[in-house]
Amino acid sequence: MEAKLTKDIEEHIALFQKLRDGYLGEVEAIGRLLWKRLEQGHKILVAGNGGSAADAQHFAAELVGRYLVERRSLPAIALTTDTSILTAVGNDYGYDQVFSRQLEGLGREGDVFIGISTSGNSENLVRAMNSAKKIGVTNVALVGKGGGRMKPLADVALVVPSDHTPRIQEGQQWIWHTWCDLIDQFHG
Ligand SMILES: O=C(CO)[C@@H](O)[C@H](O)[C@H](O)[C@H](O)COP(=O)(O)O
Ligand SMILES: [Zn+2]
Repeated sequence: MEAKLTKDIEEHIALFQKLRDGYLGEVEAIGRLLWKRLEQGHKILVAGNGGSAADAQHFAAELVGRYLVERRSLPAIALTTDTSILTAVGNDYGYDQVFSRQLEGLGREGDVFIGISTSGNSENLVRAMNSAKKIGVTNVALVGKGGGRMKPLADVALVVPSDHTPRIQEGQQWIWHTWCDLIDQFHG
């Protein structure tokens, strides 16, 4: 068992070394984009399935509440939280539309949609990105496993360099926490 746990930690460390050595510029550029849009009065919409739904909510909570410093509340909505919307849209239109329908109702030109997925292939996120495109919402894909179907739909894609779901999620958590940190700093 210890050998397995050691291997997991080594895999985690190797991934974070890759992020440190090759991804800081991309992470910062997206942090700047998010801040620019917030500063202009736009909002962030964020979604994912399973563990990524939890990430979407965690990220939105850091923005609406606070991260590490005192600043004004920033507008971010996780599309994973309203069980009445999720059950109504899921029941009436299908689970594939639970995010795209909300995007169509809540998204405005200039907003940013962040789709969080390890595979990059979740149909409800692919559909949300297609809806975002139609209304001028900028698509950020935070994905893994090469980026899947979401990567080519994104205005900006950040592909975590791993094929292992839990490691990808760990990398993604560091990335969106870093976006919170950058937003705190840019806010001044
Ligand atoms: O958290 C995990 C696995 O660590 C799971 O709940 C996982 O998020 C779910 O299987 C998701 O449905 C996977 O979707 P995706 O990352 O491929 O978009
Ligand atoms: Zn998980």
